[in-house]
Amino acid sequence: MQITIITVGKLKEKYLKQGIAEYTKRLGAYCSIQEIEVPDEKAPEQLSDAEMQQVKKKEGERILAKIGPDVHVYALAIEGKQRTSEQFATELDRLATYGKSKIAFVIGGSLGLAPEVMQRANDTISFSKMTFPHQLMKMILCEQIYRAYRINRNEPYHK
Ligand SMILES: C[S@@+](CC[C@H](N)C(=O)[O-])C[C@H]1O[C@@H](n2cnc3c(N)ncnc32)[C@H](O)[C@@H]1O
Repeated sequence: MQITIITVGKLKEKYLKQGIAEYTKRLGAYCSIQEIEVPDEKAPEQLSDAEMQQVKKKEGERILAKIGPDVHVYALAIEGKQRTSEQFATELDRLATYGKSKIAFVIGGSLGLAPEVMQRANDTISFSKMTFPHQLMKMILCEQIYRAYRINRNEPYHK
């Protein structure tokens, strides 16, 4: 399975870089994993609604340019669909069984994801109703993908 994680903006914090590097290294044993960072749209603190939509639209275009037509896309969104780790593991397993070998997970920037990206997404994932910084979200996502593979292989992992 070929997994791509698309984020907006550069990953800055060292502790998150280390955490993500650890999980992507572990994931290398189970799948091919690619990380794509698209540039964030520079914007002042105070933005009108129209300006915010414009920023999201530009970031969205950069995200969509990285996604091929045959990719199954998950958009990470607070208001998205919540599932257990076991349900997520089963879902990834089913996608592989039904020949969906290319999967992309998309994490938005500070303003979230553009409607165009949400429309392209085949599904959504919410990790809770709380808001996480996108870089931390990436590390949590990597851990959950890793957990899914461990669950699917019946391999021991902390409960
Ligand atoms: C700082 S958040 C953006 C917050 C923005 N106000 C919104 O409502 O989307 C950056 C990105 O991290 C991801 N994210 C943050 N918290 C999440 C959660 N609880 N579940 C799923 N994704 C989340 C989403 O992709 C979001 O676009």
